[in-house]
Amino acid sequence: MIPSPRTILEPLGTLRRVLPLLWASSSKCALLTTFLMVLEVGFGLAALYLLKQLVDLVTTLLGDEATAAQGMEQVLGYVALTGGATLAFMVTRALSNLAKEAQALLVADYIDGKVHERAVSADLAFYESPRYFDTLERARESGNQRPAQVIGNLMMLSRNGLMLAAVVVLLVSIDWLLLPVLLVAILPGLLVRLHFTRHLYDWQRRRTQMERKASYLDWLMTSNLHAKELRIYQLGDHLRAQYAKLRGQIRRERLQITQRRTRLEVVVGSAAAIAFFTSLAYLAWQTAEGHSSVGDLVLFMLIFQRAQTMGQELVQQLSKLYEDHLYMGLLFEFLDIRPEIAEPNHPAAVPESLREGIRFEKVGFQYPGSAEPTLSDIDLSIRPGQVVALVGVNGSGKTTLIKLLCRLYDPAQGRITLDGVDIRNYSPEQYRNLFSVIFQDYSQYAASVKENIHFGDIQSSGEQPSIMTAAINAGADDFISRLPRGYDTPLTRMFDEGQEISIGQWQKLALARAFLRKSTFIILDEPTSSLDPEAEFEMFENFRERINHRGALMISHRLSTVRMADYIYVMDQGRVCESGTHEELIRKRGTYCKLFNKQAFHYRDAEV
Ligand SMILES: Nc1ncnc2c1ncn2[C@@H]1O[C@H](COP(=O)(O)OP(=O)(O)OP(=O)(O)O)[C@@H](O)[C@H]1O
Repeated sequence: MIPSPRTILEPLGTLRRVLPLLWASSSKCALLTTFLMVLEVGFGLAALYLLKQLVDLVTTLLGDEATAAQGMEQVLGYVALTGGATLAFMVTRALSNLAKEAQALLVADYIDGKVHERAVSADLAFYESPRYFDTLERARESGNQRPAQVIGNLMMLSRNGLMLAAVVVLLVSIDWLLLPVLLVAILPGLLVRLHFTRHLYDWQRRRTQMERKASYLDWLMTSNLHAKELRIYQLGDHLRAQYAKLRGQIRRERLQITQRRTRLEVVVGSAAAIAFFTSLAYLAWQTAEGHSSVGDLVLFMLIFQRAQTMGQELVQQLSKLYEDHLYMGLLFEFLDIRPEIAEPNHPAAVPESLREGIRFEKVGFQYPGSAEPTLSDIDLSIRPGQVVALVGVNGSGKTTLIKLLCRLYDPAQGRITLDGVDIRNYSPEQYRNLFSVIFQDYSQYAASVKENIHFGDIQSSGEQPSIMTAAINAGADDFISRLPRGYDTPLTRMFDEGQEISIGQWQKLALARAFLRKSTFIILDEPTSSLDPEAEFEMFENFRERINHRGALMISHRLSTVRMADYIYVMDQGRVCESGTHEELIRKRGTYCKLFNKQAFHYRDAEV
């Protein structure tokens, strides 16, 4: 239960990282806050010192009428000085609080910025592990205001420490025996606080996933995304019960810790009270015996309680500092995450125009935490300007292959090359600029139509003509022009004047987004799954013109659209089981041929 010296000294280590953070967020504000806090402490101590001088003076003047009259002027002088110092203390405290708040806001925004910077650059693999969510959530929990709090606390701690030291000197001047009594009144409280701060922190770490589950349930019940199914399947009561059960467990565990802490605090507080009253009895006895003055007794009663209050504040600040140190550790843990798919030391230049294009050479891959490989021995190539199609049953690894192609993951075996050079030698950002991608689970941004398309090439100017061309190529221009504010219509009802559009219309916008970027390759993962047959037909009728004769990799389950590809790969259980042109694959009479005939049969059936 007794914290080790390391526990007590560790928080100082946090300062090494906190100070640069504060400096980086706003050096001016950091200087001003420090200056004002030093002034505050200075004036506080000065007021205390002057008060002591005043008491000493009045004590010497007591009982001597001749000097009392002369000393009055001095007394008044001290009163004025003490008053002045107290006033200055109050003013600097107010200003210091203001500066601290300004700094806290600046630091909070700065930390948010840093967390976002890490989050958007983290490897996709991080999302596969609950550890990523744990770290992110804990970093969030640690709060973006803590760095500013640490410094504020430290200053308060120094101020209270100095003031307490001054009061201790006064107490010892009455009787040195009062010092151990004061320690008994303060120290056990500190140990109890430190112990429970650590205990609570450990408990919160263990409960991160449970808290996340509860937040997820809360989100399920309140977000509009799930409102339809929740009502149709009447899941509300079931989810509410699950949520209440989780929250109940979290509440009970937390209350148990608080109860234990309260019990110990009562014991410790009682010990302090006993110490105080024992000392009071001792001093009263000493006074009655004539060994101490009544003044000592009064001073003791005034000062001891003040010392005790200061001691308690000190304890609170120390445990707060310790808590800040623990939680800041979580923030730094997240900020220390470095992507593995990072810039090589000497990146090769991505060729302006490609000769050979992309090649997969015996590529194998396994998701983090998966028992089985998702891709094995993949050999595949996409030449510039070539339209390649990937087909295969659900779960055969098509989307995974795209993720590797875009370097969202690196292969575990084999390599992927661009014009013969391993893609790991290129800067990931420059390499990814080669691709426009429309994922199966493309994003629907709560932004205007124009922004939704412009996000496809955020480096471009976002001028209306280029946005419109992309929309026309994606077959989206028609419905956009019918929207109340055309390209400026905000999509989603989250904001004023927002508009909801259909899934197929969202997919057309996602296509327009992919078409906007002047990339070398375009990758389409079931790009027309929500389009009506006519829109789909139009899309593929003059597909090569629409994509400006770029290289393309397309995944589709509709083999009628796949047949227009220059080359087709058929995947099964993470391997390429067949490849060739449509005609070659039909002649082979393998998997592709069987699938194609099945689909064609249904269409023929309908024609009859
Ligand atoms: N993030 C992931 N972590 C672990 N396993 C995954 C992950 N994503 C996909 N898988 C697994 O990898 C396999 C291939 O998935 P993938 O999404 O590549 O298939 P697909 O061929 O695109 O399927 P579909 O036709 O349904 O889109 C599946 O068995 C799936 O369970």
